[in-house]
Amino acid sequence: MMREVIEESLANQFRQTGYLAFGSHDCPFSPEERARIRHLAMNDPDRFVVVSTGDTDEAVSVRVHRLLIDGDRPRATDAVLVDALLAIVAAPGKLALYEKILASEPVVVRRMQAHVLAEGEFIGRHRDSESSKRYLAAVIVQLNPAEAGGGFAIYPPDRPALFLHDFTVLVTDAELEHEVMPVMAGRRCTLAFWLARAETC
Ligand SMILES: O=C(O)CCC(=O)C(=O)O
Ligand SMILES: [Fe+2]
Repeated sequence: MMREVIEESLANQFRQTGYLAFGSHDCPFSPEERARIRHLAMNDPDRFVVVSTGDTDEAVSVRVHRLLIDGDRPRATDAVLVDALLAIVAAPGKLALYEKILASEPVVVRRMQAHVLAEGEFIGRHRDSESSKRYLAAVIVQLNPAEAGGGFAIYPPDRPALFLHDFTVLVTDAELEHEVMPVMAGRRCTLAFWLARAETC
Protein backbone atom coordinates (compact mmCIF):
# COMPACT_ATOMS: atom_id res chain seq x y z
CA MET A 1 0.00 0.00 0.00
CA MET A 2 2.70 2.45 1.11
CA ARG A 3 4.74 1.59 -1.96
CA GLU A 4 1.78 2.19 -4.26
CA VAL A 5 1.25 5.62 -2.73
CA ILE A 6 4.91 6.51 -3.25
CA GLU A 7 4.87 5.27 -6.86
CA GLU A 8 1.69 7.23 -7.50
CA SER A 9 3.35 10.42 -6.31
CA LEU A 10 6.41 9.70 -8.48
CA ALA A 11 4.14 9.41 -11.50
CA ASN A 12 2.42 12.71 -10.59
CA GLN A 13 5.73 14.47 -10.16
CA PHE A 14 6.99 13.16 -13.50
CA ARG A 15 3.79 14.16 -15.27
CA GLN A 16 4.00 17.69 -13.86
CA THR A 17 7.71 18.40 -14.31
CA GLY A 18 8.93 15.89 -16.93
CA TYR A 19 11.69 14.58 -14.72
CA LEU A 20 12.41 12.72 -11.50
CA ALA A 21 15.68 12.93 -9.61
CA PHE A 22 16.43 10.32 -6.97
CA GLY A 23 18.95 10.87 -4.17
CA SER A 24 20.96 8.31 -2.23
CA HIS A 25 18.12 7.53 0.21
CA ASP A 26 15.41 6.84 -2.33
CA CYS A 27 17.61 5.48 -5.12
CA PRO A 28 15.88 2.66 -7.04
CA PHE A 29 19.29 0.94 -7.38
CA SER A 30 21.13 -0.43 -4.33
CA PRO A 31 24.76 0.63 -3.75
CA GLU A 32 25.76 -2.92 -4.79
CA GLU A 33 23.82 -2.63 -8.03
CA ARG A 34 25.45 0.70 -8.81
CA ALA A 35 28.89 -0.71 -8.02
CA ARG A 36 28.19 -3.63 -10.34
CA ILE A 37 26.96 -1.31 -13.12
CA ARG A 38 30.12 0.77 -12.68
CA HIS A 39 32.28 -2.33 -12.88
CA LEU A 40 30.52 -3.65 -16.00
CA ALA A 41 30.24 -0.39 -17.94
CA MET A 42 33.43 1.42 -16.95
CA ASN A 43 36.08 -1.23 -16.59
CA ASP A 44 37.63 -1.19 -20.04
CA PRO A 45 38.85 2.24 -21.29
CA ASP A 46 39.46 0.76 -24.76
CA ARG A 47 35.73 0.46 -25.32
CA PHE A 48 35.21 4.22 -25.08
CA VAL A 49 35.25 6.41 -28.18
CA VAL A 50 35.61 10.17 -28.20
CA VAL A 51 32.48 11.84 -29.59
CA SER A 52 32.38 15.51 -30.59
CA THR A 53 28.99 15.81 -32.34
CA GLY A 54 25.67 14.66 -30.89
CA ASP A 55 22.79 12.99 -32.76
CA THR A 56 21.27 16.37 -33.61
CA ASP A 57 24.60 18.02 -34.45
CA GLU A 58 24.92 19.67 -31.05
CA ALA A 59 28.48 20.13 -29.82
CA VAL A 60 29.53 17.51 -27.31
CA SER A 61 32.83 16.42 -25.88
CA VAL A 62 32.40 13.05 -24.24
CA ARG A 63 33.79 9.54 -24.22
CA VAL A 64 31.10 7.00 -24.99
CA HIS A 65 30.96 3.25 -24.44
CA ARG A 66 28.17 2.11 -26.73
CA LEU A 67 26.46 -0.93 -25.26
CA LEU A 68 23.07 -1.23 -26.95
CA ILE A 69 22.77 0.46 -30.34
CA ASP A 70 19.28 1.38 -31.52
CA GLY A 71 18.05 0.45 -34.99
CA ASP A 72 15.25 -1.65 -36.45
CA ARG A 73 16.15 -3.93 -33.57
CA PRO A 74 18.48 -2.85 -30.76
CA ARG A 75 21.91 -4.50 -31.16
CA ALA A 76 24.24 -5.30 -28.28
CA THR A 77 27.92 -4.58 -28.89
CA ASP A 78 28.76 -7.28 -26.35
CA ALA A 79 25.86 -9.60 -25.60
CA VAL A 80 27.24 -10.93 -22.31
CA LEU A 81 28.00 -7.48 -20.96
CA VAL A 82 24.68 -6.01 -22.08
CA ASP A 83 22.71 -8.95 -20.66
CA ALA A 84 24.46 -8.49 -17.31
CA LEU A 85 23.61 -4.77 -17.30
CA LEU A 86 20.01 -5.35 -18.42
CA ALA A 87 19.61 -7.95 -15.67
CA ILE A 88 20.06 -5.02 -13.27
CA VAL A 89 18.54 -2.00 -15.00
CA ALA A 90 15.73 -3.84 -16.78
CA ALA A 91 14.88 -6.41 -14.07
CA PRO A 92 11.10 -6.94 -13.87
CA GLY A 93 10.80 -4.79 -10.73
CA LYS A 94 12.71 -1.93 -12.36
CA LEU A 95 10.63 -2.06 -15.56
CA ALA A 96 7.50 -2.02 -13.42
CA LEU A 97 8.79 1.12 -11.69
CA TYR A 98 9.57 2.90 -15.00
CA GLU A 99 6.12 1.94 -16.30
CA LYS A 100 4.55 3.36 -13.17
CA ILE A 101 6.55 6.61 -13.41
CA LEU A 102 5.80 7.03 -17.13
CA ALA A 103 2.21 5.86 -16.73
CA SER A 104 2.92 3.65 -19.72
CA GLU A 105 2.20 0.23 -21.06
CA PRO A 106 5.17 -2.21 -21.05
CA VAL A 107 8.46 -0.48 -21.83
CA VAL A 108 11.77 -1.79 -23.15
CA VAL A 109 15.34 -0.47 -23.16
CA ARG A 110 16.26 0.39 -26.78
CA ARG A 111 19.62 2.06 -26.31
CA MET A 112 22.24 2.06 -23.59
CA GLN A 113 25.65 3.68 -23.27
CA ALA A 114 28.15 4.74 -20.65
CA HIS A 115 29.55 8.30 -20.63
CA VAL A 116 32.74 9.70 -19.19
CA LEU A 117 33.24 13.45 -19.05
CA ALA A 118 36.72 14.59 -18.02
CA GLU A 119 37.61 18.15 -17.10
CA GLY A 120 36.30 20.61 -19.72
CA GLU A 121 34.02 18.04 -21.35
CA PHE A 122 30.27 18.53 -21.73
CA ILE A 123 27.15 17.46 -23.65
CA GLY A 124 25.46 20.34 -25.50
CA ARG A 125 21.80 21.22 -25.36
CA HIS A 126 19.49 18.76 -27.13
CA ARG A 127 16.27 16.75 -27.00
CA ASP A 128 16.48 12.95 -26.89
CA SER A 129 13.22 12.60 -28.85
CA GLU A 130 15.09 14.01 -31.86
CA SER A 131 17.36 10.94 -31.79
CA SER A 132 14.32 8.69 -32.00
CA LYS A 133 10.61 9.40 -31.86
CA ARG A 134 10.25 6.12 -30.04
CA TYR A 135 11.91 7.32 -26.86
CA LEU A 136 9.65 8.04 -23.94
CA ALA A 137 12.35 8.84 -21.42
CA ALA A 138 16.02 8.58 -20.58
CA VAL A 139 17.30 7.10 -17.35
CA ILE A 140 20.69 8.29 -16.15
CA VAL A 141 22.51 6.43 -13.42
CA GLN A 142 25.23 8.52 -11.80
CA LEU A 143 28.28 6.30 -11.33
CA ASN A 144 30.82 8.92 -10.35
CA PRO A 145 29.86 12.56 -9.90
CA ALA A 146 32.24 15.32 -11.01
CA GLU A 147 34.00 17.11 -8.17
CA ALA A 148 32.88 20.41 -9.69
CA GLY A 149 30.71 21.28 -12.68
CA GLY A 150 29.02 18.59 -14.76
CA GLY A 151 25.53 19.59 -13.63
CA PHE A 152 22.53 18.39 -15.60
CA ALA A 153 20.57 21.39 -16.86
CA ILE A 154 16.92 21.01 -17.82
CA TYR A 155 15.05 23.63 -19.87
CA PRO A 156 11.31 23.14 -19.38
CA PRO A 157 9.23 24.94 -22.03
CA ASP A 158 7.21 26.93 -19.52
CA ARG A 159 9.44 27.28 -16.46
CA PRO A 160 12.92 28.56 -15.62
CA ALA A 161 15.89 26.29 -16.28
CA LEU A 162 16.99 24.07 -13.44
CA PHE A 163 20.33 22.50 -12.61
CA LEU A 164 20.66 19.12 -10.99
CA HIS A 165 23.90 18.09 -9.33
CA ASP A 166 23.38 15.52 -6.62
CA PHE A 167 21.22 12.82 -8.07
CA THR A 168 21.88 9.10 -8.12
CA VAL A 169 19.30 8.31 -10.80
CA LEU A 170 17.50 10.74 -13.07
CA VAL A 171 14.53 10.00 -15.29
CA THR A 172 13.81 12.67 -17.92
CA ASP A 173 11.03 12.91 -20.46
CA ALA A 174 12.53 12.50 -23.96
CA GLU A 175 10.86 15.76 -25.08
CA LEU A 176 12.61 17.83 -22.44
CA GLU A 177 15.59 19.90 -23.58
CA HIS A 178 18.69 19.42 -21.47
CA GLU A 179 22.48 19.57 -21.44
CA VAL A 180 25.39 18.53 -19.26
CA MET A 181 27.47 21.51 -18.15
CA PRO A 182 31.26 21.36 -18.53
CA VAL A 183 33.07 19.38 -15.87
CA MET A 184 35.36 21.72 -13.91
CA ALA A 185 37.13 19.13 -11.77
CA GLY A 186 37.14 15.34 -11.50
CA ARG A 187 35.42 12.89 -13.82
CA ARG A 188 31.70 12.46 -14.34
CA CYS A 189 30.65 8.89 -15.20
CA THR A 190 27.11 7.83 -16.03
CA LEU A 191 25.17 4.98 -17.54
CA ALA A 192 22.35 6.26 -19.73
CA PHE A 193 19.58 4.20 -21.26
CA TRP A 194 16.44 5.07 -23.16
CA LEU A 195 12.98 3.61 -22.67
CA ALA A 196 10.42 3.06 -25.41
CA ARG A 197 7.02 1.45 -25.47
CA ALA A 198 7.34 -2.27 -26.17
CA GLU A 199 6.10 -3.14 -29.65
CA THR A 200 3.34 -5.69 -29.71
CA CYS A 201 4.10 -7.14 -33.14
O1 LIG B 1 25.23 11.17 -19.24
C1 LIG B 1 24.27 11.92 -19.11
O2 LIG B 1 24.07 12.62 -18.11
C2 LIG B 1 23.20 11.97 -20.19
C3 LIG B 1 23.67 12.65 -21.39
C4 LIG B 1 22.59 12.90 -22.39
O3 LIG B 1 21.82 13.82 -22.24
C5 LIG B 1 22.44 12.03 -23.56
O4 LIG B 1 23.27 11.15 -23.77
O5 LIG B 1 21.44 12.19 -24.28
FE1 LIG C 1 20.19 13.60 -23.62
